[in-house]
Amino acid sequence: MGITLDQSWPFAIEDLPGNLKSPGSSGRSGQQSSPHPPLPPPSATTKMPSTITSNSGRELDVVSDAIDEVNVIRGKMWDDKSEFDEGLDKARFRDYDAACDRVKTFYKEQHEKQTVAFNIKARVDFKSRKRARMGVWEAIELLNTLIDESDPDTSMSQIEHLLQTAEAIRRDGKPEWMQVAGLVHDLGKLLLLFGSEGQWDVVGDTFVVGCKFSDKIIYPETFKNNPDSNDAVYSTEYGIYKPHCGLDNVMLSWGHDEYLYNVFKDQSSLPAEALAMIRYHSFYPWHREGAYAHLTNDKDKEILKAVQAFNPYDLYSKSDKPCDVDVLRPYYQGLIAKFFPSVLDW
Ligand SMILES: O[C@H]1[C@H](O)[C@@H](O)[C@H](O)[C@@H](O)[C@H]1O
Ligand SMILES: [Fe+2]
Ligand SMILES: [Fe+2]
Repeated sequence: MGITLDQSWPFAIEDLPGNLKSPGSSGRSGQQSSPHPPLPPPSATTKMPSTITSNSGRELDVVSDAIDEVNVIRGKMWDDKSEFDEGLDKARFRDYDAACDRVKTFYKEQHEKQTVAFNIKARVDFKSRKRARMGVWEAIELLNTLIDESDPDTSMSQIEHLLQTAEAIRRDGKPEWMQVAGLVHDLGKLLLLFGSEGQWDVVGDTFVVGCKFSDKIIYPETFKNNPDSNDAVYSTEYGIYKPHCGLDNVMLSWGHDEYLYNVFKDQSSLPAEALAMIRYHSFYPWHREGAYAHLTNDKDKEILKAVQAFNPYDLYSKSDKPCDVDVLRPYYQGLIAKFFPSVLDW
């Protein structure tokens, strides 16, 4: 791909050739003073719904009123203790010691191949071509053909997992934008159909590249054959980053989270919290294990609450009863129409 990394470390990640700034945006998003930056404006080519209806039934102007509504809900919703995961045997989930060989083999490959160089290449590649044009429901149906080799907890189809996540959020009375986040959060796995190199650059937990691989990542010993583990800069505590530079300014291993966030940030009216749930839902070393405190900032502390609120629905709904797709389809197609244009570029 001809990308070489020059001597100018440390640098802002947004200055990388692979940075995914929205067209026309300027400045470093990590420097915004508000922990909840406003929604990105819809791009000129994207037809957005002009209003959405909030959970309280109020018609909202997509860009500004929705933010207010989210602010009101935000104040309360992260404090609302969910009863959803009570009484579950949580040790049954994410048991990587007991995981089958398929999962272990997957992570060994991923941990050896997710390098800084690969991650820059993946971002350049993302920006330099179009993959598909379709609606969100169409994408959900398409995703259903795939199997995730990294997941020790589910043998069910992807559409089941998306619906179960959304339904668990709905049952708990959470707002529509969070239900939608649940419904779409794994659509980035479509990368498997869009020329990914394998499963290793699509699924699985994510982690920071460009600094020492955290020992809070599952199977940490499998990083020893990753060339970055022996790099003079990338193997250090801060690597290419400045202390508390913020997650907006670090490169997370490329996969379905980062891809989907970049698809939706300019083509949806999802609030910042929903985008964070999508972008960081696989970032277990951070949202569950507390790693990377030396890189995160105050804004990240706020979004962490949203990501943690989302996690139980993603993880523990895997044990719920199967959903009836035909019964649920009309409700979710209605929600999709509120937050997305009818056709998106993927
Ligand atoms: O195996 C799973 C699966 O790939 C999920 O979609 C991802 O979000 C998780 O982090 C991962 O552990
Ligand atoms: Fe996921
Ligand atoms: Fe998921």
